[in-house]
Amino acid sequence: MTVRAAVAGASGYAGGELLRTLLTHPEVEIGTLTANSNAGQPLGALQPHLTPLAERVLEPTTAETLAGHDVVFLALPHGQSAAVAEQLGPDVLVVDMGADFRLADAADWERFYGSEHAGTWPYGLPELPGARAALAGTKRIAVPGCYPTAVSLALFPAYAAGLVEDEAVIVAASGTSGAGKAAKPHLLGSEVMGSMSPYGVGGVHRHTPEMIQNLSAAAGTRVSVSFTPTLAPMPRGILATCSAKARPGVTAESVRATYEKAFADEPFVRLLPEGQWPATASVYGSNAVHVQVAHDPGSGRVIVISAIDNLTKGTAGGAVQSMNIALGLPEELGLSTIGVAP
Ligand SMILES: NC(=O)C1=CN([C@@H]2O[C@H](COP(=O)(O)OP(=O)(O)OC[C@H]3O[C@@H](n4cnc5c(N)ncnc54)[C@H](OP(=O)(O)O)[C@@H]3O)[C@@H](O)[C@H]2O)C=CC1
Ligand SMILES: CC(=O)N[C@@H](CCC(=O)OP(=O)(O)O)C(=O)O
Repeated sequence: MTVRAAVAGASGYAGGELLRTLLTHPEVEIGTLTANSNAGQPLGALQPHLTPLAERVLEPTTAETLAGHDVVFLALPHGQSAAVAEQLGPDVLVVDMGADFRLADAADWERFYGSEHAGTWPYGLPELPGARAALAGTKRIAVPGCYPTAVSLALFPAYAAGLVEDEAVIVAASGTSGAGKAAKPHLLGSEVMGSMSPYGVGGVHRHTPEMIQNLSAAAGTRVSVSFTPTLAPMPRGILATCSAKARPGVTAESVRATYEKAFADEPFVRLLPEGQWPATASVYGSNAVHVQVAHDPGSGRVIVISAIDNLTKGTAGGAVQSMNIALGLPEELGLSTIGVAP
């Protein structure tokens, strides 16, 4: 089975990482590549690392340029996907890497994104309970946000198994590519180099409702979330430090046993050996998720730390993993757990 895939937003970070992945996917033929202000440019002028595609010219993002494909990936800014998606036929697999279709609750969408809710599509985090069944055969996929990927994978087993209760407290560091390519004053090299800083503090980050949605589904009851993102002086990677109050009787052994069971058959999630801690460098450029757990009897909390590459498992790799499931292809096709070191 060869599928022809178009990429809208091919000049951006998420689109670039997607193309890097699709170039090694044995069942994908890369079709139209589109952009907005950069339409008309050769891809090589914007994504020089994608050498095999350097001569390809970016087209405008329209229903016409995206027609005639089996799969269309939308790597566009928030709020831009819905209008494009509704012009693509029901038989085309549309994979939205933006936020437009991630949330089930329209009020949450309106509060955090400030626009009308476009709808809800099957959620592209296959490791969550029930997700693979919802993705199989679907023609629409909402790829999660990068922080919700790292955090949901870290904490869903603890909530699903009833190891923890109440609020999750999360502090996560992200590399600067998470903010996209568009120039932003707080992301100038001189502001970011050699410094770490928080942002979106106090429950205002738009990924908070997405985390609540995922963890509440796992717990079977509403979970509240305190989420503090921080910006780290690195191009890629997320390190999420997550904790929640342990239920009585929970021990280090029961926490470890729960996570060993949860991830035993997961091709991309690795519970590290005891004593080894996740690091963003170990998952750089790979679709792997590294996780470690601890039980702190002093504070009565379960602590879970996860590391992902925000552009790979956090968006492009996750998108391809979900596409594979939707098309009935082997889930790991075209994806790697091999990082780059040093
Ligand atoms: N960066 C990350 O780590 C992650 C990103 N995502 C999501 O992926 C999507 C893209 O993000 P990212 O690649 O980082 O952003 P970038 O700013 O790097 O890229 C944005 C892309 O969208 C195009 N674009 C901008 N405005 C429009 C428009 N009005 N109509 C059509 N195309 C437009 C740009 O084209 P041009 O260059 O011509 O202006 C560019 O190709 C976002 O929704 C983001 O939330 C999800 C998870 C992680
Ligand atoms: C460092 C940084 O700025 N990160 C982005 C998250 C990027 C992402 O994955 O999220 P979306 O797909 O929802 O844009 C942020 O905090 O807004």
